[in-house]
Amino acid sequence: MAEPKSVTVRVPAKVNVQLAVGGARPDGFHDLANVFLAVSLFDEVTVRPADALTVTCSGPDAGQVPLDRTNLAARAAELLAARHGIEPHVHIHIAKDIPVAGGMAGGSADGAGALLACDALWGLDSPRAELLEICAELGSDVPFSLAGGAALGVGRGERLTELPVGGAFHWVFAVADGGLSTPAVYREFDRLNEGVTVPEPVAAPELLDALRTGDTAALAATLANDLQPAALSLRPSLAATLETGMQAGALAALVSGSGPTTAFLTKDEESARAVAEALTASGTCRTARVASSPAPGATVL
Ligand SMILES: C[C@@](CO)(OP(=O)(O)O)[C@H](O)COP(=O)(O)OP(=O)(O)OC[C@H]1O[C@@H](n2ccc(N)nc2=O)[C@H](O)[C@@H]1O
Ligand SMILES: Nc1ncnc2c1ncn2[C@@H]1O[C@H](COP(=O)(O)OP(=O)(O)O)[C@@H](O)[C@H]1O
Repeated sequence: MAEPKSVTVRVPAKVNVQLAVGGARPDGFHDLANVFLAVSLFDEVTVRPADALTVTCSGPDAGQVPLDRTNLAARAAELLAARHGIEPHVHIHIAKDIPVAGGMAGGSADGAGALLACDALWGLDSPRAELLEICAELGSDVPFSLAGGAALGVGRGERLTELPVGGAFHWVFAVADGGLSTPAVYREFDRLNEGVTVPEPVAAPELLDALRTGDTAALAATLANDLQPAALSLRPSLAATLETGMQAGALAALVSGSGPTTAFLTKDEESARAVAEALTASGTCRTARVASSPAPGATVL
């Protein structure tokens, strides 16, 4: 069969409905109980044969995305090519809709997307387990970007167990001006917990039940992010954004992962639109996006 001229993969953003963080490990990482939920904000990664490895990016936040070999999509192409003894000669285009450095795993999404796209372009047909292994090498969140749906991530968040989800959940994401560095937020977590014995991170059974039964009110009551105090400490203005969304009728509000995007769980789609409008009008965020979950993982279009 002739090789395809280009392959496009669509990849979702994530929100952490529970992010339980343990103490710092000797390797600098933190053990997690990370309950990921994929949401319907997507990047699209297109790869086509080229003379060298190049990256371009389009979308409102494109200026903040590195176009050199540090881009996770470029690193994914290099890792896959090296395993198969081939040259990573592809042009990668990222159509970016996921907020950059926003705690929604946009870079991880592009890494997983480029990996799946190159695998198809080069006709490798790699086993899923091998793709997941390369994802874990790229970053702790990358395996989940490939998997999508909902999953519990343990270890640094890369060891996944798929979770059943019994219904749709409706969200608003308030995108802040500027990003927050994930390592800086973990460092702030360590600083805030100095001298404290941090308990072993475990997923809350009530939260897993709420996901399984699709019960929005129960999920709202159990959302939890151990990185939230650290994100708020580095970006105190997020408190006003959280408050604004709650006043507008959200059932619960939390910082998405390491932030500074804030996430609002709403009763239904109509309520999500009202909360988004109020957040935009308030001036406490740059923009507000409506989305639903669960969303599928990386998918070849
Ligand atoms: C916080 C989370 C929640 O899902 O994501 P974001 O909200 O930033 O998207 C993740 O833990 C981020 O995962 P990811 O962005 O893939 O992190 P990596 O590239 O593996 O690591 C970046 C840095 O974050 C810190 N890190 C990451 C994961 C982890 N379990 N413990 C850590 O301490 C380390 O300082 C590490 O050097
Ligand atoms: N494809 C990519 N898209 C966005 N950022 C990327 C990408 N590859 C590498 N990065 C780097 O990763 C950092 C974190 O970005 P991102 O993954 O969007 O946020 P977060 O880790 O908060 O979810 C960015 O500041 C950028 O320097």
